[in-house]
Amino acid sequence: MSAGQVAHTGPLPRDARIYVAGDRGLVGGAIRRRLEADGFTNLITRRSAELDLRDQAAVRTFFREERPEYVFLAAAKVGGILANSTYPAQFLYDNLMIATNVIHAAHESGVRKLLNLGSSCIYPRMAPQPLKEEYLLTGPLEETNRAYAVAKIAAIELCDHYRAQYGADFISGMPTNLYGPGDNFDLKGSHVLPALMRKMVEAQEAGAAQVEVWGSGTPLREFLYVEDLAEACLYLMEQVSEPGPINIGTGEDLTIRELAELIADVVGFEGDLVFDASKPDGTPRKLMDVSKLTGLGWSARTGLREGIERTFAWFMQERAAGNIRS
Ligand SMILES: NC(=O)C1=CN([C@@H]2O[C@H](COP(=O)(O)OP(=O)(O)OC[C@H]3O[C@@H](n4cnc5c(N)ncnc54)[C@H](OP(=O)(O)O)[C@@H]3O)[C@@H](O)[C@H]2O)C=CC1
Ligand SMILES: C[C@H]1O[C@H](OP(=O)(O)OP(=O)(O)OC[C@H]2O[C@@H](n3cnc4c(=O)[nH]c(N)nc43)[C@H](O)[C@@H]2O)[C@@H](O)[C@@H](O)C1=O
Repeated sequence: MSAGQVAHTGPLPRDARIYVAGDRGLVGGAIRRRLEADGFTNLITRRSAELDLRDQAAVRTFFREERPEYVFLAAAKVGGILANSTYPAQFLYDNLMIATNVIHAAHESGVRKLLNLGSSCIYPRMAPQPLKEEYLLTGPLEETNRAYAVAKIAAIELCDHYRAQYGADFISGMPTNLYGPGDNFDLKGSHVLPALMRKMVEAQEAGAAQVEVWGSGTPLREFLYVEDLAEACLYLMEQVSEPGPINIGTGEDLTIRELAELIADVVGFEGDLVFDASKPDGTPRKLMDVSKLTGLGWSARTGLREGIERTFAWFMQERAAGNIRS
C-alpha cells in the first residue's frame, strides 16, 4: 500500500480480530461492552498484569502472536487534576511508552486500522472557545496536566506520521471529560464527577452537613457519557479515516459549581458545598467544538442529568456489592 492510500471505512466484519487495549478501564470497558452488544465475536483483551504495554518486547510478541486486525487504544495512565499534577513523570513516561509501543507494533504487524484516544487537554490553556481541532500546538498547555498532554500529542503525531510515511490507517479521537459506569471513584486519583458523587453519598450516610469541592467552582467543563463515547469510537473506526485529532463531546459545558449542584440533586444531598481554594482550578474552560464529528454524522445522545442518574444507579449497586475501584 502506498502512502496516502489508507482509508479503511465501512462496517467491521463481526468476526474481525479486535484488540481493545485497556478494557478494564472506564473507556475500554464501555467499548468492549458496545462491541459485544453489537455481536462482535473475536475480541482480544489483556489486563496490565498480563501485558504491560510499557514493555516493548512484550507488546511486539503479543501483536505477532495475536495478529489483531483492528485496535482501540484505550489503555493509558489516567487521573484527575491532583493525580496529574502529583505524578507528572509517570503520566509522561507511561503514556509515551504505551502509545509508542502499541502504535509501532500495530504498524509492524499490519493492523488494518487503529483508533488512538487522546483528551481535550491537548489544546492550549488559553485557546479560543470552543476548541477547534486546528488549535493544536498553537500555544502553551495547562500546567497541571502538561506532562500527560505532551504524551497525548505525541501519540497523535505518531498516528499522523505513520499514516504519511507508511500508509497506516491510524486515527485519533479526542474525548472531552468522561464519566459513567466503570469510572474511578478513588478520591485521590479520580476526576471531578465521580469524586463529588462519592463524597456526597458518604456525607449523606455520615450525616455530614457539608461536602468539599476543590478550587473556586468557576472552571467550566464539558462531560460526555462513556456509553456515547463508545458508540462514537465504533463510528470513527467504521466511518472515518483522516489525520489529526477529531473532537468527541457534547458541545455544552457548565461550571463546577453547577455540576456539584446537579449531582447533589440526583444523589439527594442537601448539605452545603464548601469550596477549597487551596486546590487547583486547572484550565478555566475547555469546551469542544464538535462540528467536525457532527458533520461526519455522529452526535451525543445522553443528557447530563440522565447520564449522572445512570452512573449513580451503577455506583450504588456496585458499591453494595463491594466492587468499587478505590
Ligand atoms: N476518563 C476521562 O475523563 C477521559 C479519558 N480519556 C482517554 O481515554 C482513555 C482511557 O481512559 P480511562 O478509561 O478513563 O482510564 P482508566 O484508568 O479507567 O483505564 C485505563 C486502562 O488502561 C490500562 N493500563 C494502564 N496502564 C497500563 C499498562 N502499563 N499496560 C497495560 N494496560 C494499562 C488499565 O489496565 P488494568 O486495569 O488492567 O490495570 C486500564 O484498563 C485514555 O487514553 C484517556 O486519555 C480522554 C478524555 C477523558
Ligand atoms: C479529563 C481531564 O481530566 C483532568 O483535567 P480536569 O478537567 O482539570 O480534571 P478534574 O476532573 O480532576 O477536575 C475538574 C475540575 O473540578 C474541580 N474539582 C472540584 N472538586 C473536585 C474533586 O473532588 N476531585 C477532582 N478531581 N476535581 C475536583 C477541579 O479542581 C477542577 O477545577 C486532567 O487529568 C486532564 O489531563 C484530562 O484529560
